[in-house]
Amino acid sequence: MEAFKYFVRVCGVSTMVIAAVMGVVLFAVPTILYQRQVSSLFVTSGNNNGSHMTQGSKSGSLAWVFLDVISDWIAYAIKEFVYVGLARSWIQPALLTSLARAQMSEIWNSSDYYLVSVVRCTERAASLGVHVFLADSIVMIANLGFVAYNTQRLSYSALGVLIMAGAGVVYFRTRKGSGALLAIQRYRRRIIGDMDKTAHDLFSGSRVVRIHGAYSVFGDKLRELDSRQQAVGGLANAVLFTKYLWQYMVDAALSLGLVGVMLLVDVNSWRLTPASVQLYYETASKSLMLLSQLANIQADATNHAQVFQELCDVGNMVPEAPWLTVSNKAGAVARSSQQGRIVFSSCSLRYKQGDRLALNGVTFSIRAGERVGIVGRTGSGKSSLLLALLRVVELESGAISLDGVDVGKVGLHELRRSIGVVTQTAALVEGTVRSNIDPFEERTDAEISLAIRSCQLSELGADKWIEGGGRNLSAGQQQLVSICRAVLRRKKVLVLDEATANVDEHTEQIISAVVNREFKHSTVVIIAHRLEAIAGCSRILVMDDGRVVEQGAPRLLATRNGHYARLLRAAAAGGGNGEA
Ligand SMILES: Nc1ncnc2c1ncn2[C@@H]1O[C@H](COP(=O)(O)OP(=O)(O)OP(=O)(O)O)[C@@H](O)[C@H]1O
Repeated sequence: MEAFKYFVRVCGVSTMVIAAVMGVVLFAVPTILYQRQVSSLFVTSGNNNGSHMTQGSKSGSLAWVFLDVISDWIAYAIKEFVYVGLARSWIQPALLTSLARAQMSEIWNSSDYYLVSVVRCTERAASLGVHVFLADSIVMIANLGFVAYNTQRLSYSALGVLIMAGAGVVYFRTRKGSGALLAIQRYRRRIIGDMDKTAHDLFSGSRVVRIHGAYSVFGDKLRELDSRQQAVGGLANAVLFTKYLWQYMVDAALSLGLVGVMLLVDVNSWRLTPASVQLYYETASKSLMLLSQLANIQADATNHAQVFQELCDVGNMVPEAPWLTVSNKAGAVARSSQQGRIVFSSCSLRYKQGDRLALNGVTFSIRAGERVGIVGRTGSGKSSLLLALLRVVELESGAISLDGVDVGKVGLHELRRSIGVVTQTAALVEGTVRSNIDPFEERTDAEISLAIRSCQLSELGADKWIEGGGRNLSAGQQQLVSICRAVLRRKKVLVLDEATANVDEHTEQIISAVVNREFKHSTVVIIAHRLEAIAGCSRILVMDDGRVVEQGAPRLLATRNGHYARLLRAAAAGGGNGEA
């Protein structure tokens, strides 16, 4: 039911009504033709026993059969087109939008492979969902009409037999152990999920796995899961096969038995003619089909309940704030050229309800054009400052302003586009250097060449092909591409979050020189572990346990016996690598 509500919400009531009307046309037409075919058998030759078909009615009947087959075929072809099209046009884009707009906490709570698998199964599941909820229900209703119409022609005794047989079918279908099958399928799906996850861990961390020779650990786990999956899969197939075999046998026996019994009980009230036999047979088989369909819709809905649940979970993810500014003033300020003044006022943030505060009443301000270093132990809340500024995670309390405008009132898209960010991982996608540094194709060739030269990437050039994740580039080259992206956007605020943590000294110097040259007039915030990375900053903020515990000019802080001095001493004792 939740899935049905979701389809209605995503596709809109009007689309669902159109789909239903199309379904009626697609499925009712073949049924009506079928009905005409049966009726044509009753065309009499004019004598009063009403039992003989004329030559004309025979050929008419054949024509109806032919039309029936053709229309069935067309209906099924269009069904695929209409419902798969519906899934492609509405459900899939809605799911992707939901994923793209979901709050980051929603994404963090789901694993990558799970989200990929949901997106992959979207079309199949969505079209299947619409089939189950619309198409099959419509076929059932059409059949119901057919049966209801034909039962008017049956005698009471034949009708009684039909009802008893129907009750038998319902009993058999609902009594048989589809619950066991469902449990087996659920278990199998869980194993397959574990296999996906293990394979994902194996390949995403393949460098580390190789270095430690840990393939056997993953290999053993995958083999064990695979053999379990095969055993359970075999069991599921056996149960399924038995179920279908049983169903077909019961259906065939019931149809034939039913016709026989109806003829027997009716032998006195009906003359046995080809037409009456045909009527009995059609009514019996259609009635049974109707009940089967009812059972199948229920079984399908149960079988696919988990997939629908996943679709609904992803489709109903809580969205982030609006992308565009609601208030005119905030919009105007966001669009105007900024100065780069940042103020955090009593900001508190937590990632999840019940978690401890990652930022706890943080207050500080950064002047326009200032260069500030943020240091602190691991987990002290440095990166959380950046996530709060970009509203990747919303504040629990407090406010952040950019050039006097509360960022909480600025559209996310406008806010994020107004700040340059370089993080520890470059997030490179498959494509050229050019498409990675200017994904929206906003810059001229000259601007791109200039930025590439400035970041000492001429060796690669704009047309160098980058593989997914930047696999074919060194860590240093990846970061240079990332800084080049920031240079092209050239914003009034630049935040470097551990941007040089993975690069050698030489690349660090290049990045530092690029920042000094290209962001001379911007506000630069450098979040770093290594104290070398913040050399040249005019002010240092020291974070500890989600609070700013110290701030001031580096020389001044070094002379105090405070947090920063302790970090300096620890760095010196640690071999001089400057780890904060
Ligand atoms: N996605 C997340 N979900 C839940 N908790 C998180 C998440 N990211 C960070 N935290 C928690 O928030 C706190 C602050 O983390 P943050 O990443 O801001 O620290 P940091 O100082 O940048 O650390 P590091 O220097 O190691 O990057 C930590 O206790 C961390 O466990």
